[in-house]
Amino acid sequence: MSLYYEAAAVLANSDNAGGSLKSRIYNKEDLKSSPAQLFAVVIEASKWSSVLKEVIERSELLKEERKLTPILALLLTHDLILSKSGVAAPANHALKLAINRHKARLSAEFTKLRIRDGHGTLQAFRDAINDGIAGEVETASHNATLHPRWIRVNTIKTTVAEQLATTFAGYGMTDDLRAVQNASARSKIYYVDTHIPNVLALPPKADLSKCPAYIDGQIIFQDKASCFPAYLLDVQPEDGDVIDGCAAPGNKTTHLAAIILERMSRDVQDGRKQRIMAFEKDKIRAGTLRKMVKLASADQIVSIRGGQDFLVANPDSEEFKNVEALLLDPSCSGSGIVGRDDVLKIYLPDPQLGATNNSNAGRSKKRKRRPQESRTSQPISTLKMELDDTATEETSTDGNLTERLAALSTFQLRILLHAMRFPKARKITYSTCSVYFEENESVVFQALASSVAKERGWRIMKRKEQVDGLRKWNTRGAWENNKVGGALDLTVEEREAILDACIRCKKGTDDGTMGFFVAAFIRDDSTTPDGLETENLTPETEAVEEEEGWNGFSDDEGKSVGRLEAPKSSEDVSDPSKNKKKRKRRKK
Ligand SMILES: C[S@@+](CC[C@H](N)C(=O)[O-])C[C@H]1O[C@@H](n2cnc3c(N)ncnc32)[C@H](O)[C@@H]1O
Repeated sequence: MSLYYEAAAVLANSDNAGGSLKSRIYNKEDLKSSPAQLFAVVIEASKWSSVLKEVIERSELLKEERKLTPILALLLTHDLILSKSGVAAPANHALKLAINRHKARLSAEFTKLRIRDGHGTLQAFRDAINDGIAGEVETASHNATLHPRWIRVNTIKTTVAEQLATTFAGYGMTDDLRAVQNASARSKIYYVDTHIPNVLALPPKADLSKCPAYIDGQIIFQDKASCFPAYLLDVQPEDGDVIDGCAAPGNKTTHLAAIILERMSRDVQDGRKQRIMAFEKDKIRAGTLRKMVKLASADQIVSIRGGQDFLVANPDSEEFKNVEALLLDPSCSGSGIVGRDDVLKIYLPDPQLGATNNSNAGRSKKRKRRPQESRTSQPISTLKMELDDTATEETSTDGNLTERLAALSTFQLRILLHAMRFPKARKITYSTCSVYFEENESVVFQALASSVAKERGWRIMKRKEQVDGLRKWNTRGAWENNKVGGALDLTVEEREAILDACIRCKKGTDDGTMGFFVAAFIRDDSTTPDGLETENLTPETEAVEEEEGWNGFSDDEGKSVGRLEAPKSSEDVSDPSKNKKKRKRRKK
């Protein structure tokens, strides 16, 4: 099979392989082409795809060559016009013959488009594409261009000073984040974050994926907002063991490890007293977690509980007796995630469109297109996939939003209440990359109203008790009426203080972060009373707490996140209220 057929098969995912583009290519066993060559062909064609889509449509290639698929047409046109060595196939290969028949027309359309878009030479066009200022079709994630490439310097392996002197030698510092947000990929500027230690911002399209410091795990691509939880947890040497309840791919786990190791004295480090136990229920994601933890050299203090459900971990077990801090970053709607550069996006030509009905036909030739201006008003057919496996989890967007949010927040609350049961626990952070109140403030209020929180003395970590950088962060929680069920029994002042303790990040603002939420819970006294009262509970909390006390349920994301897995018994669980009654009976 030729390079192009193999690349097209990977993109079309004809064998239904899961995972990122990289893992699909590198895990494929019967490839004839080299994986590196295949990867390069796809990446290069994707960069140019919105341009080539239009070239192909205007030349009517797909109307005439009916055996070519849109993906094949894209790959072949790319190499025909833009690859120095041309189409990588023998002269008499059917694909080469097919694409060569249209060389003159394709080249002419490409040149017209280059000139129309105001690029005097092919090199100028290439530079604009590589800088990400051309070839981008306007999408909902327009603000992605304002989203800097955030980097966390992994202090387990290196220091900021060392990175500035090596990886970023020749770069200039700016104290204006907006200068970085608006810089082109090739601008050598960086910004040192003022809220989170060891975090730098680089231009949005800066490509550091091939730089040795990234490959060696000295720098980690991690959004500033995603660094809030480990920093807010502020683990001290006397804080005992730490649990990361929902760990893969491991950005927060390795951040936690870096903070702990920085504070641990050398002699204690050798004795490895303080440990992080990282739970990851999904076995495949646990593999990624393992890789990330090792690459960051965090494996010296992190033990991975791969394939283990945090909800099933028994808080009273001997192995958790020293756990004093927990970081919880459970599955969420992912609604705060900004369209990332590490998601490959390929625009495919529409076989039905041609020179006469292409939406751009008739545009003034002289008009220079603004970089973010929409290339087409037609619905665009796109392929989207993760470039590698390190991106944070995004969950299914299928189904009714209200129902999804209800299921997610039930699961998130269960995770949080479970953490509150660890006998020596004194600090917990709860975070999501969601923008929804239901997954954020609502979970916090319900957790605080729960019997486990009341019995064990859990309260919110007030703003004035937070680490310096986050105390200074001004975007805080917000209230939404009629969204937390039951009486909360709080004065307006108490409610406002809790909201002020909640930390939010908004996406697409000058802050340059993704949408994010984090809050911390603390308790001063770690004594654990026996038994839990169930009075004064909101209906939601009561339902969740009942499930908590019964081991037959486990959160199962599968494809639709937040669904409750069937209990191991044969009881019908399609109606949760039925099960609630059954559980009540069992309790008696
Ligand atoms: C939002 S992601 C975590 C991202 C991670 N904290 C980071 O910063 O890289 C949530 C993860 O929790 C895992 N998960 C969900 N429910 C879990 C459970 N009950 N026990 C352990 N892991 C769980 C999911 O498989 C997913 O990998």
